[in-house]
Amino acid sequence: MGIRAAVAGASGYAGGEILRVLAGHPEFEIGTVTAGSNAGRRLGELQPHLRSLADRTLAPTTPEALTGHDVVFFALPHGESGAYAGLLGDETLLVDCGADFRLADPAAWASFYGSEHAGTWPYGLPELPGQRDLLRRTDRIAVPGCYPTSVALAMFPALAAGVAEPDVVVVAASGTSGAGKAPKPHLLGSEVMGSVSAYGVGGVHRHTPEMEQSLSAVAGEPVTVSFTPTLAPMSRGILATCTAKARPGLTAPRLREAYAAAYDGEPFVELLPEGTWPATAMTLGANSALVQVALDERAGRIVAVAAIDNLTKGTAGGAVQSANLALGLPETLGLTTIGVAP
Ligand SMILES: NC(=O)C1=CN([C@@H]2O[C@H](COP(=O)(O)OP(=O)(O)OC[C@H]3O[C@@H](n4cnc5c(N)ncnc54)[C@H](OP(=O)(O)O)[C@@H]3O)[C@@H](O)[C@H]2O)C=CC1
Ligand SMILES: CC(=O)N[C@@H](CCC(=O)OP(=O)(O)O)C(=O)O
Repeated sequence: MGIRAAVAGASGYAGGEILRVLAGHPEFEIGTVTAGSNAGRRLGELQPHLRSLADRTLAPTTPEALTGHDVVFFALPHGESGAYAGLLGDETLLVDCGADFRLADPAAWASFYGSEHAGTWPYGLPELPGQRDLLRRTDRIAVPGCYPTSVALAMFPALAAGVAEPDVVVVAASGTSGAGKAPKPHLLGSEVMGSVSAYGVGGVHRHTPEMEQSLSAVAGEPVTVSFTPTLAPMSRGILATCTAKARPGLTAPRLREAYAAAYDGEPFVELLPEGTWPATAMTLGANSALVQVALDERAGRIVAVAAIDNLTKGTAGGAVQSANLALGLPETLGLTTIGVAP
């Protein structure tokens, strides 16, 4: 018998992607799948691509429905998973794809989310220094946000190596699936097609403190992030372009060496060959992050770019990668780096 996993929020985009990854994983057995307003419907109506699960019925999201599993993946809106976490025992591995347990600072939570802080769980980004060992010994995982995954992977090698000033500027483009499946007027096809638009500008996006938290931890000093998200006319993918002033004396070979050392042996992060720049299309459906870095000598700035699939490495693939570690399984089990193209 396999490792029994429940998925809460299985009718949504993140929940659907978790199910897609779990369906191809050799050790997991899919147990209860739950929804909110769509409870009672067949999964096949909401996730028509998940053929082998089409006849499952979506249960209402309750603690009773989620008990009796080895692992529960939460793919619920922010603020919802906290209520269930306390009701499920330590024998169950809880993996939260929402933001509820990502931040360590309750004041940062209150200021960006405006509700009570649920707590802090180990952060599910194994590539960050020291994080893999923490994840091997936990029964609670806070899966990083999709933008923060891309930004941490683009910038941490420079900050960890002490070659960048602790002041990072990020402009990132996301596909519309990052905004979830619930209908919103700005996500209508006619609004999104043929246009790229900025939103959440001026230091107000809720992923800002999460990016600062990861980057400050690796830098060993406070790092500020100025983050501008943009919405791109595609369904999946994030391309994060990050810059920071180079420390005096930095050379291009030294910068590349810092990135090559950080990602040597990493199964899911690839520093691309020099001259090749990441594109979201190279990552679709894969648990990959593709990274490239350059030194802009004229401006004295480091420019690092990362591409991910927001739903795979940015959510469900990252969640399963960390769950593999917590369950004592090979980290790469059930996960692919082979994308889908065109
Ligand atoms: N989309 C992405 O790229 C990423 C998403 N995440 C996070 O994953 C979580 C889910 O996001 P996403 O899948 O995009 O959102 P969706 O809107 O696509 O899905 C939300 C899911 O939660 C269910 N739900 C909504 N309200 C409730 C409720 N009150 N009680 C129980 N279930 C409820 C919905 O059910 P129903 O539709 O039946 O009402 C649906 O299954 C969020 O926390 C999000 O921030 C994290 C990283 C990236
Ligand atoms: C395009 C878009 O709207 N993206 C979402 C972020 C994606 C997401 O789901 O946020 P978490 O990773 O924190 O769960 C946003 O900007 O709020």
